Amino acid sequence: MSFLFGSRSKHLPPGPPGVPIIGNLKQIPSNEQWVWFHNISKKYGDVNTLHVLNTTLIVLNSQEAIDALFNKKADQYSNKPSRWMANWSNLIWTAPFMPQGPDYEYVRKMFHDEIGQQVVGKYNKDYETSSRSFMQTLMQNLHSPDLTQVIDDSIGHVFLKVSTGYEPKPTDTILKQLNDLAHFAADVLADKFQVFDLLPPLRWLPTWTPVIGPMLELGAKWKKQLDATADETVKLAQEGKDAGNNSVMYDITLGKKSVDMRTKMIGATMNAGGMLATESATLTFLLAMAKSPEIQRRAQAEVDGLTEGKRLPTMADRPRLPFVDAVLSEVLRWVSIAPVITREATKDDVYNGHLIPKGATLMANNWAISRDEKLFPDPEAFKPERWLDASGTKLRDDLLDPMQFAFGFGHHTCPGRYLADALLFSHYAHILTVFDVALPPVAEKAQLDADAKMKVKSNGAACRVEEVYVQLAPRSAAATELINQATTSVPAPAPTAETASPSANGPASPVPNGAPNAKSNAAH
Ligand code: HEM
Repeated sequence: MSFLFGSRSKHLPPGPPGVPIIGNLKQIPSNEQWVWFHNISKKYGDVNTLHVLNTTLIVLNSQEAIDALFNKKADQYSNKPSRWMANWSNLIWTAPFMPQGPDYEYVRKMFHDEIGQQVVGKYNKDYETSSRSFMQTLMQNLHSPDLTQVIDDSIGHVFLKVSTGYEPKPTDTILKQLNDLAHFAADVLADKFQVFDLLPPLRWLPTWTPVIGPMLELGAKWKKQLDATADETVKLAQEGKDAGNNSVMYDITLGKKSVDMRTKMIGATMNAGGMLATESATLTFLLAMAKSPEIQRRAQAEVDGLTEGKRLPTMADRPRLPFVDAVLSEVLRWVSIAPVITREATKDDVYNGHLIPKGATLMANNWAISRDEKLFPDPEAFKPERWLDASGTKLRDDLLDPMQFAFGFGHHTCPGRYLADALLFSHYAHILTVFDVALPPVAEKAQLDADAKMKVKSNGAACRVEEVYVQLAPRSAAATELINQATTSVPAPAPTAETASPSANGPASPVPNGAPNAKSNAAH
């Protein structure tokens, strides 16, 4: 009877009809689902129901709907759909997978205390050092076929430094371990192992079973390795402390004399949570600068106005670089790094007269917010000026800030958002000071023109532009000198014979990312 009364007497939100048993399974594209979701909302309204086998999916395609449920009813919409692989591999001990409860609240508090808005400025020097190291690496790798790897290394450095106080050496394996972990966690979050949730008996198959066996082995490998990696970060925190550096990990573990599963995972979680996203935002920036030379010139002019090309930018310059800040906001809007964010309905609810049934998977279509013409007219265009007020010198405060959508919602909102914001700002300001970013020469540009539409590819749960063919050239001999002489406590890896530029000031060549031989792309 309860089905007939109360919330259950309401209808599910409208959506395209499916077929028996599999529902809408075949209609949902495997690539860029968020575009398809957005398109169906034009016909059925901003909240839609889809069925896939025995799962009910409710897709939220507007900021209003996402805000009403994920933010305003955060207590009710903070559970993630359960994923067996997260339990099996121990990822359940990291924030993106932890169930709500005291352990999760404790971990969030640690993040807030250590990298929250009020305190994240204490790492300003680390962002600057990391940017300088990144510039040196780019300078030495102008011909690198693998820009993502170069970016990963640089970002890995800063995370490890902030999380453990330890300065990684080029021979350390910890950065690779953390990078691999970031990719594995992103795959679990993107439901690449969902088959074990849909068909539980598969969990007991022997490991020699084709396709399924390697997945089981991968989970088992991480069960051991995650623990070992977390222990390693605690050890590094002690080394960092011995070298005179405080760190997040030291403060929350050894400093408090309490190393437990919740806290020792934080260093690993910082990388897993932040690495792919920050890499994505760096690649998008490079592509946007290459495609929009006038915007790049304006941003460079703003930085030059402060530094006169005689010094590198610092975090203290930020208040006087509003256009660079506008570029950062536009990067975060233009390519949604996490286009779809999922939750599970923990009880029946009603939204705008429609039933949201307990157990349904809710999908917040973040990309739909970024393409909402009411909020962002001409949404496909990269227009940093949309973030500035009429004077062009101040960020608008009447526009939905990327902090309110690009970094997620409710209790799970990205705890690394202030760190990401600071690090990306520092990277962008440095790139603008030192390099000209351009599209490659004519022959390769023809290929780009043939495929003018920007494509986004999924790197597990984090997305990024599929191909970033750009060329970097030092802006001047003085810019090269600034970078060569910059002090970075992190040694830049030595260039190899293949990657070394013939001359730091010589002609730059394209730095293709996403090329078939690119290491970090091959696996995904
Ligand atoms: C441009 C950079 C970044 C973007 C766009 C981004 C975006 C996101 C998004 C969308 C989520 C999911 C939120 C939700 O479920 O509602 C998330 C979660 C998370 N992010 Fe970030 N992130 C970035 C950088 C970072 C950095 C630098 C760190 C670490 C220092 C970090 C750590 C985390 C963690 C630990 C979570 C899981 C939080 C939880 O579920 O409670 N992220 N991020």
